Amino acid sequence: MTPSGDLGWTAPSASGPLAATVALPGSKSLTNRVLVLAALSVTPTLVTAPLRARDTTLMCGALRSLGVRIDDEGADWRVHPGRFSAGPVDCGLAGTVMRFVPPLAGFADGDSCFDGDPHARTRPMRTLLDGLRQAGLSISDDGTGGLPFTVHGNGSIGGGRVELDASASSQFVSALLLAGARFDKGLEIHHVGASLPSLPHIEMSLACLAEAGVEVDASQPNRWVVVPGAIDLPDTVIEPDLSNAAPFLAAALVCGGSVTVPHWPATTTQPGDLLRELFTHLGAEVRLAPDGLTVTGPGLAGLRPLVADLHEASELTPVIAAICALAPGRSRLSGVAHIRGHETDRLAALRTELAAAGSDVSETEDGLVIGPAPLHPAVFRAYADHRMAQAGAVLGLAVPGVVVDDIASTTKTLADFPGLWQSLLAQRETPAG
Ligand SMILES: O=C(O)C1=C[C@@H](OP(=O)(O)O)[C@@H](O)[C@H](O)C1
Ligand SMILES: C=C(OP(=O)(O)O)C(=O)O
Repeated sequence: MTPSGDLGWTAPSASGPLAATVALPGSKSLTNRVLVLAALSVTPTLVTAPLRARDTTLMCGALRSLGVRIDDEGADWRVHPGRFSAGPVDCGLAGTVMRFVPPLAGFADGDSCFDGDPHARTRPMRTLLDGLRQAGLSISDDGTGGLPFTVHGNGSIGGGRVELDASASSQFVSALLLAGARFDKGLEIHHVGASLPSLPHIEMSLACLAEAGVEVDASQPNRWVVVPGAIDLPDTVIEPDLSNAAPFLAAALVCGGSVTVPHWPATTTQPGDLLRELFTHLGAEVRLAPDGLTVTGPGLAGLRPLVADLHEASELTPVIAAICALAPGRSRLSGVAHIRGHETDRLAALRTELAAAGSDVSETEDGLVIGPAPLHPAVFRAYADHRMAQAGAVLGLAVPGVVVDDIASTTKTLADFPGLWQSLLAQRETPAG
């Protein structure tokens, strides 16, 4: 275990090329969609290899509070749907809980209060609450349009046409899609904003709905029509979390050598699959084979700068930015204005923390420009954001003495990031001769 001092967790630095394999737990986005659809289903569902971390524990807690029975079956969960009842919901800092669960509270009779971590109260919610009100759900808030709020359920939701601007988060659309078939008239969702981030996550919702037998017409851009009817999700196996693969595969780029993530799906809706393309541009060799995805990295000297629009995979930005800070040329990351509304304002946080380590970094309206500069040890603040903490760990591989102030923030989506990181770095190439 790497020492944790008063200031935080000292990130281990690279000590040679890697020859590592890291098995990653289930996808947060898939686990929480599957739990929601299982709770809405007409028959029980076995969820195999779910992610067990804070966001999915919060989702189970939220569903149990609304009367859903979820049994532990070894490492799996069996979800027994039934009548929803009203109850308090702790969203923590989980976007998927604060966005996907409110419609379910509308199917209960009674008031369900939603709240979360201090920063969760500043995350965008108003548009979704307004959309749910258009669908006939009664919700009161304290005037901020976000957490805390109370859903006044009366057992059913009318549905019909809903217009909303989802440019702040694709999760607004996913939330409506996931529950829409249980609305009396179904739903006709229109996104009326300028841009829509994280389209793969909307595709993921549509793919899960198709598995559950829900009919959705997505033939026109920015419009989804959900046909009312039964939701029946079969037993489901969760894919590994490809976005959480980012820091581990990044270690191959920075340290040299190779890192393999087994069970990488041949086809997937997870935006983490875009790492294959992004890491190739950053200078790695990437091979997808039956044994998994292997990234073979060039080491620091062979890194290349990156120019990329990350709007489809914005949750990858912190780790990608950390790699860019180590690259020898100027990188330009764009298309991610909305990540100011993620766990923290990620553009401001990355600018501040990379600059504190000496990086030549500036914030643009929708991204970051990162130039080469000599880096030095610094405390890298995570702002309670798991992906900021992961970015600090990647930076620390090349900058001995980087200390991440809140490595525990990684428990949002990984139960033991420091342990996995340590075991990754212990798997080194055997020196020749
Ligand atoms: O639906 C989901 O599971 C997610 C959608 C995306 O949200 P935004 O559209 O708010 O970026 C992504 O960043 C988040 O990590 C998970
Ligand atoms: C944006 C993220 O999470 P959330 O699901 O809380 O929005 C993330 O995991 O990067």
